[in-house]
Amino acid sequence: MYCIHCMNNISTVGTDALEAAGYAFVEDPAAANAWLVRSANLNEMEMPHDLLAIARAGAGVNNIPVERCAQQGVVVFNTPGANANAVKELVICGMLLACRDIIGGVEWVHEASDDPQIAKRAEKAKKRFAGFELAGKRVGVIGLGAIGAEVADALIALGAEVMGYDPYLSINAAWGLDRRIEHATDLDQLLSACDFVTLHVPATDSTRGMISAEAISKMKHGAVLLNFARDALVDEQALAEALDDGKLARYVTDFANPASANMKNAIVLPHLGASTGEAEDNCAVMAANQLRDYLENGNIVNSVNYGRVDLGPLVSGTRLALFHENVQGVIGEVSQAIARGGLNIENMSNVSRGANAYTLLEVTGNVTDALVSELEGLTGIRRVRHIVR
Ligand SMILES: NC(=O)c1ccc[n+]([C@@H]2O[C@H](COP(=O)([O-])OP(=O)(O)OC[C@H]3O[C@@H](n4cnc5c(N)ncnc54)[C@H](O)[C@@H]3O)[C@@H](O)[C@H]2O)c1
Ligand SMILES: O=C(O)CC[C@@H](O)C(=O)O
Repeated sequence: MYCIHCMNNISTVGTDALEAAGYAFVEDPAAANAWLVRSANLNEMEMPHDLLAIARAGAGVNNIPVERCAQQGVVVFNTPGANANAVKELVICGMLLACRDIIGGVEWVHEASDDPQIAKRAEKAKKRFAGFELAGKRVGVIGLGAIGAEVADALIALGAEVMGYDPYLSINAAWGLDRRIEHATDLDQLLSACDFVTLHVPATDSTRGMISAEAISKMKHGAVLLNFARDALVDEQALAEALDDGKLARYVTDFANPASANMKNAIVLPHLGASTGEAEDNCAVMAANQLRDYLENGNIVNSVNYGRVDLGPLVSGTRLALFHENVQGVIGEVSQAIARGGLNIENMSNVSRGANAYTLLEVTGNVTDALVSELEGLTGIRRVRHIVR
């Protein structure tokens, strides 16, 4: 029986499914074989010895020490696309909130709510809250993954002109994009051409601070910046100055922090992008299914630190799952040790991702503790799992 610890509230459709499959939920993270997490920050946490996997019910994994986990043979999963529609809808809402002073108008009504003359006064007051339309504006979408692509499509349907920038887009993903999306070949081209710029990239070492003072200086005067990706992408000091002096008209962000919460002309939300019942259910179900497939079958689908391996369900027999360095000779040593142990390899898959490699073997014969120890002792091996049905 596998034990799971939830680091955050995870939708019960995911946790119930795990319970129905015989999984136990434990309070103590150190007693768990897998963690389910949303936004809890695990970066400073020790990974307990028995921890095999972490499933992020969501997209961003900057709250998880992904590479350290890889070194310890802990697979980190996320749930790509499972909350993309929810985020897309909030991004469009954020753009519309920036087009007119809808929030100011709502506040005005609230303040005047006791006035019997409110209807008459509203007709006079409303010019203060007027704005402009999204249709016909040019919107730059940085990052055309699950969310960026959906945002771009929705904007086209609303009559905006869309320019996209994503130098890492796969050919398949590019084929799926609307042909009306203009392709920016560099970031500066997009920044200087767009009335709105919306960020949909992960927070990584290479994207942190990508909206720097210099990037802001290249944006159109009076442009609107939207950030539903991560606050670390933006130099908030430079942004506050740009909002103060009118270089940027508005900043709409999903990341409330002491800097953003006090910015002039900022609309700041408390990380609501994925907070819909539908998205929470989708993420929880995907995370639970991926965990089960890994724990019970050794298959890895949608991991951010190990490559995809899928031998299908383990119907009978035994699998050996090996996490190792992606270096020459490891597979040879492993197969020799298995042959010496009198076992036969029936099926096998080996995939590497950067320096991290994973080999899943279906074997016949008796897997002894001595064999597992021998495999664990081979150079380059990080973890060995013996999976039985
Ligand atoms: N506000 C929320 O609640 C919420 C919800 C989901 C995701 N997010 C954030 O949004 C991010 C994107 O989510 P997603 O589901 O679209 O992820 P995704 O992996 O599907 O897409 C990310 C895209 O960014 C591109 N990219 C990476 N580096 C880039 C760069 N330097 N310049 C341009 N493009 C670059 C990638 O090629 C990829 O296509 C997540 O990493 C997360 O931080 C926030
Ligand atoms: O779990 C959440 O509410 C936020 C998730 C979001 O930031 C993500 O990266 O998927």
